[in-house]
Amino acid sequence: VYLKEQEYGKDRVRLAKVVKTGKWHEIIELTVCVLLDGEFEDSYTKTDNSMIVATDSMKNTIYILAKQSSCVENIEIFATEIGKHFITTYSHVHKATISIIKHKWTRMLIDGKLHDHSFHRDGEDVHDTKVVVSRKSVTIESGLKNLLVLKTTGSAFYGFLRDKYTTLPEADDRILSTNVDATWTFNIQNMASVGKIPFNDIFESVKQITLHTFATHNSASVQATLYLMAKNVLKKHSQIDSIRYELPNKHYFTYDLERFGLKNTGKDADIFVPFNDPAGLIIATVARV
Ligand SMILES: O=c1[nH]c(=O)c2nn[nH]c2[nH]1
Repeated sequence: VYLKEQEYGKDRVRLAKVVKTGKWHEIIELTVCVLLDGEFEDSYTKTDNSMIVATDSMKNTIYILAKQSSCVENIEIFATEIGKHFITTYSHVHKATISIIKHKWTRMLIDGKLHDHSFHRDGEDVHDTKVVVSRKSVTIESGLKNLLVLKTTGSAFYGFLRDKYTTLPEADDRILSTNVDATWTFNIQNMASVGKIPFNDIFESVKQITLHTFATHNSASVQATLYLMAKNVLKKHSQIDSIRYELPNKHYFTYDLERFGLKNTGKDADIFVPFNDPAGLIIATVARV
């Protein structure tokens, strides 16, 4: 046998940074994962630990770099800084993969004004990133994860294949709900260009395009809506090479009330049963030609 591939590091490193500009405070809360690849074979095959950067040291490094960085709120930049640190500090590290989740803190609106130091969690959707830094290149992908959406109409599903396995009735009007996981890949020309990409603005724009398309597009299927979301993102953002959506179809089926003498089908349907499982799952990546 041989060691085909390996990477190791510290996962789920939790970090919060408070940035104070006078009385106006910002809170940035992250979860960071560092994975290193390099000349570590002997630690696996020869119990030689001399080249191992302890994962505990990686954890310390993340806090030190967060203290020194002015870009912690820009997770793609901060991840690149962390990756570059490990590549340049240890000559035997050849690749660093840094993943960061930025947790959501929304500033409170108190008495019609944004509060200077209070925040609340209004949703579990997050902005995340995965940056891979090697000696000759950097790749950056960003994501919007866990954005739960629902529309009560403006969605249909009919004209699908029918055979002896099919019982699903056609629907010209249905509830559509999904939990958006989106991941997009940037075309990075070189390390210097990383600093010029407005990652946070692009994240907010991808989220808004996703919501806008979901709400306004008369959906013929999750597949069709996915494709339109992706097309709209790529049309708007030339810095993005491709975008992948994972869309579970969180079904809301009408409950059968006919047996109780109550109409609850078609135009009269207003009582539904939300299903978490099983759920449809529609996954696609749309890229530039
Ligand atoms: O939008 C949908 N796509 C599908 O592939 C599917 N299958 N069942 N319901 C569905 N809805």
